[in-house]
Formats: sequence, C-alpha cells, structure tokens
Amino acid sequence: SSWWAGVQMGPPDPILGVTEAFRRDTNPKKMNLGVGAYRDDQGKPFVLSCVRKAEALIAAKQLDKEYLPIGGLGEFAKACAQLALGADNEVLKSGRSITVQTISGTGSLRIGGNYLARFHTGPHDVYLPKPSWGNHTPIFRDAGMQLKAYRYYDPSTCGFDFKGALDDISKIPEKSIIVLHACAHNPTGVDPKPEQWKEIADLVKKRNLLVFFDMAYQGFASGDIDRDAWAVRHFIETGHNIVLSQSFAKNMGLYGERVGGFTVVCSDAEEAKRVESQLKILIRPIYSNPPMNGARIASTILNTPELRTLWLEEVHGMANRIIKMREQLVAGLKKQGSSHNWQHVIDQIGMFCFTGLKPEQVERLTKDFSVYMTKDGRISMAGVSSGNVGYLAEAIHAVTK
Ligand SMILES: Cc1[nH+]cc(COP(=O)(O)O)c(/C=N/[C@@H](CC(=O)O)C(=O)O)c1O
Repeated sequence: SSWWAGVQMGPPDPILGVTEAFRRDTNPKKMNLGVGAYRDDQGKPFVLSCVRKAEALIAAKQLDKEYLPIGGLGEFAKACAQLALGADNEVLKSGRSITVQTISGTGSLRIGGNYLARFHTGPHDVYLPKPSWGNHTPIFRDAGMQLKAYRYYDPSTCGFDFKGALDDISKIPEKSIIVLHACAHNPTGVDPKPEQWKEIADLVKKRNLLVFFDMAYQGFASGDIDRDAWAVRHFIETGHNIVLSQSFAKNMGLYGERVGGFTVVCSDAEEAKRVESQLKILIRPIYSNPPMNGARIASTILNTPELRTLWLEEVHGMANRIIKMREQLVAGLKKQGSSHNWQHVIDQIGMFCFTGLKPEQVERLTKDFSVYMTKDGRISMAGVSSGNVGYLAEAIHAVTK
C-alpha cells in the first residue's frame, strides 16, 4: 500500500480557511471579514508608499544575495527592538537584551516556544488569554509546551473580564509562562486600560511568572507606536525580564514578506550573549538564516527619517480608517432599527471586532449574505469599507433581530 495511506484529511485552518471559502463564493456582494489583513476603502490590499520608496532605495543599491547571519539582518534587529522598547530604554543601552530576526510573528512565537521548551527551568505551562489568537495553541503545543488559559473576555459585556483575569492569574503556579497581547487583542479587540495593566504587572511580579508579550499590531491599534507599546515598556520598567515577539505584517503591510523579531530581555549583557548563542544554535537547524528582502524594507523605513515619518502617517491612517468603519457600522445598525447595544463595536480596538454573534448567526451571515468571518464571531474591520458597511449592517441586523 502507499506510504501515506494512514494520513487523515485535516480540517481547514479556522482563520485562513475562511479566505479559501470566500474565494469559492461567486456572490458579487461577498465580503471577506476573516483574515486580519488590511484593505483600503476600495477593498484592495494596501502597499504602503513608504514600502515602495524603501524598495526603490534598496534596488538602487544593487545589494548582493549573500546569507544573512543566523540572527538575521543586524540593523533590522536593532531597529525592531528600539521600536518596541524605545531607543533610550536602559535595556538597550546596557546591552542586556537580544533580538533576532524571525519569520514574521508566527516564526517569532515558534522560536520563542522552542527556546522555552529547551531552556525554561519553570513549569512548561503557557497560559493564554481566553480566547486568544487561534494559532497560539498549535504553535506552543508543537513547540512542546503545555497550554493553559486565564479568563480574559467577558461575553456579557463584550469587554475585559478584569476581575476574572486577576483571579485566574493569582492562581497560576510560580514561574509558569503567561502570554499577553501587547495591544489590539486578537480576537476580541479588548485591551486592559493602563491602570489595569499596572495591577496585572504587579500581580504577575508577585506570582513570579515569565511574561511572553505578543506585539503584532504596534501602531495599528491606536495609530501611535509609543502608546501601543506602553504595556511592554511598563512591564520592563517594573522589573519584568520579558520575552517579546513582534510582527511587521500588519503595521507595515509586509504580510507575505514575513518580517518579525524575537527579543529576550536578560539580567545583564553577559547573559544576553549566552542567550544569543543558544538562539543561534536553535535557529540554525530549522531554517539556518532568515530571508533578507522584508527585513531590508523594514530596516530602511525605520532607519530613514523621512520614510519613518511617512510610515507613522500611513499607519495612523490605517488605524483611523478602521475606527471610522466601526462608527459607520454602528450607525448603520441603528439605521436598520437594531435594538441591540453595539457600543462594544466602537469601544474595541485594532483590526478586529468581536461581535458577540453566535455560531449559528455567523453561519447564516455566510450562507444567506456571503459575509465571511471566523466561527467565533470575530470580524476583521479591515474588510469593511464605506462601500459595503451598509450591506454588512443590513446582514447583521437580519441575523440578530
Ligand atoms: C496576535 C497575533 N500574533 C501573531 C500573528 C502572526 O502574524 P504573522 O503574519 O506571522 O506575523 C497574528 C496574525 N494574525 C492574523 C493573521 C493570521 O491568522 O495569520 C489573524 O488573526 O487573522 C496575530 O493576530
């Protein structure tokens, strides 16, 4: 018989599989609110002009195609860490952190998971918020870690279950790993307020937990890169030696270029060197060294003043368009005569809106209206435009009245 007779047909990815189904739909009014990828008001993928300008600058240099170091493009890794921590952060000044370029955010989380599996001396339990990004679970599971959860989202308010989170975190065994979304929580769009972050930071310290920050939307949440990094910087300031994954997929629109970074904040520069050596030993037998193109683009943007300024304007513009769509969707639902309270659609932040729709309502939206979203009722607001927001309001009202 064949080698692979025993291989089962697996299910489509909960997020990326939505796009596959969307592509097969022939309804001209179809809407893809599945994958978290930005679209402009014409519903088109958006390549930032700072990216195009950076590409031209790079092309003009006629650079070679030599291998990058195992840890990636040095100027990118440095700029990546400075973006997250702030250029004047003592961690960077004292050289007590290491940042390696990774294959976007997913690659960063996976390298991080593999690193923890090999070197973390505490329990190999990774506590995710409930709910979290769907891919977090298979990433850490396949890295050999155990998955646990802490309460995060309150379905009754469509908001943050602060009390539940504190209760659960206060019971997490010492030295366990806790994953925190730095900003624009996926899938709920619900972020702790600064005061709540402060309490979480104190409690995590008391519990002596290892913090794994996932920052995939810096700048994209509020439109302000420093504001979106506030929690990461607060935890570091209050003495947490965190690990951090970053992605430039969304905030620079570099989805397919796969640009990301993984950072370990250490006790001192000597420890950072030892950690760096082990990260390189771990990466070398996986993909040896990362792809250069996207890292060169991101590094050129971050390190060229006028491109950085242009980028900040563009990322602010993307965030603003999403916020406008939130407001227009709620206005549309009111116009339809919906009696529900949709305030959470406006209050939530970042790419996603956790609508609160039940699976059967999601099912009807797809079947009757060709509106595609993940089963948990998450919609990527980036897929909403002034051209289709009215139709979306009509569809949501139809399945919720
Ligand atoms: C929280 C979070 N972290 C990391 C990633 C990884 O992205 P990368 O492209 O590897 O840098 C994503 C992507 N989220 C969107 C896309 C996806 O699922 O892959 C999404 O939730 O739709 C996240 O939402």
